[in-house]
Amino acid sequence: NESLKYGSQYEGKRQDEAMQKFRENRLGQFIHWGLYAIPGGKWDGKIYPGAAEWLQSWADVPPEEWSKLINQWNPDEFDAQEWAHMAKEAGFKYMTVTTKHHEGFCLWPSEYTDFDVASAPNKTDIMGELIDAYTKVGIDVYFYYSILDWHHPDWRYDIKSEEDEQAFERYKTYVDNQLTELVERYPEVKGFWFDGTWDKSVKKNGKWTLEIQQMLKSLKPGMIVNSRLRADDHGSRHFDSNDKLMGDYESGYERRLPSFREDTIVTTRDWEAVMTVPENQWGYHQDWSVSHVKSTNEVLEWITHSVAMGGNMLVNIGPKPDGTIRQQEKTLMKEIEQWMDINGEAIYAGDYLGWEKQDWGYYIADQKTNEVYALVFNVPVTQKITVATPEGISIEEAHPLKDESESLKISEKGPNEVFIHLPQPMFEAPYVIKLKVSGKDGSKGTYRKAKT
Ligand SMILES: C[C@@H]1N[C@@H](c2nc3ccccc3[nH]2)[C@H](O)[C@@H]1O
Repeated sequence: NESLKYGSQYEGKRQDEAMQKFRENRLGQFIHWGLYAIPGGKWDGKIYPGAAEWLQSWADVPPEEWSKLINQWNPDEFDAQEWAHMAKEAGFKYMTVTTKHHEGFCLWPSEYTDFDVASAPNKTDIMGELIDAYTKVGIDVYFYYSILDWHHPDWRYDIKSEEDEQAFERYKTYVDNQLTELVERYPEVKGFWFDGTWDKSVKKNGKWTLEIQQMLKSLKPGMIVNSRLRADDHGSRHFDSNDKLMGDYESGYERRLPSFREDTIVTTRDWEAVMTVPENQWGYHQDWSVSHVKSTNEVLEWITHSVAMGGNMLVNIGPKPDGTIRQQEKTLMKEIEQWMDINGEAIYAGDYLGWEKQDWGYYIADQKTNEVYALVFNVPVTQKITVATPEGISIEEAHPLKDESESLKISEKGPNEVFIHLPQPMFEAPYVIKLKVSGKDGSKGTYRKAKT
């Protein structure tokens, strides 16, 4: 281990109350809103299938043209209480919202820029309305902030000249001022989700990323900061050059999950995955037919998988330019609510159990009550799930959360192994599907001899 000045500041999981609350929340709502919602993935009559909040990049729109969208910012249907109520009903315990995405538009009246809501036709302080409404219903609020800024003249992708150096120094001051302003204006904020930190300019400023972390924690003790902010002395990100996690939790799982086979290391730290409902749309896209859209059961499995590996999950919505929520997202939140009303106790304060992973699904252990839950996603054709317990541990009873007065039959399978019998048959026999496969080597899908 080499001594680093701007690497990890401490090891292990933070045990203070604020972090414990983050860990118990488990299920959060991600909100991506900004000028990009106005074109909604379409520019000059052309639909771009890429992420809608990146449209400026896909359609190669010059910043001064993109900035004109500010004149159309008019979310006259925006109702923070309605959003907060929907989120509360759905069972989200925390919420993370974009204060400023890569486009640079600020959803609060900032004294450091005119590219903000205060300079738009509709001057509503979106951050103020949201943090008040969500805090009032008991949902913790976190701020997403993009360091990458396509609008600000002093942003640099890399520092290659004295001019770059001076510009980026001005940019760093702009960011420091905005972050201070956000905490001072909205003191209930619980933490920051930094993004847009992959460029060389940030990697060359590891010291600054630590200073941001320290500044936020001095402004508000207990503040929570994600690993994506951080670069160390040598530009190593998330994990420093000694492979130690920086920030308060790992935030590298974007639209992907750690594997139970290879990544159980994540269970030794706090981490959070973030996911989109379409394959890759964070901001509002008017045409969701451009990709697969996850069903509610797929979203529930993402949530379960994260909690079963000791992590949190942020499920994203991309509100419409008028301030309303699209029907697919309202339906999704309603269906999450219906499932969480019955099964939320397995998710909240849930954690990694460590028993042998089974194909039928996931185990979750409650951090506080030590209750154990089996969450079945892949119903076995045998109608029985196998539960293999560690030496000295046995399963006494099995009650479905749907109706805890019901008892499921348990039968011996072998040493430290039982069957739990599932209530209703799904298949009468193994269900075989014939696949027609074509390969790039022109094979007609016939099974090629294994190479030994
Ligand atoms: C949480 C997500 N992070 C942003 C993002 N920008 C990327 C650039 C390259 C590869 C992945 C990216 N994700 C997305 O726009 C969204 O805000």
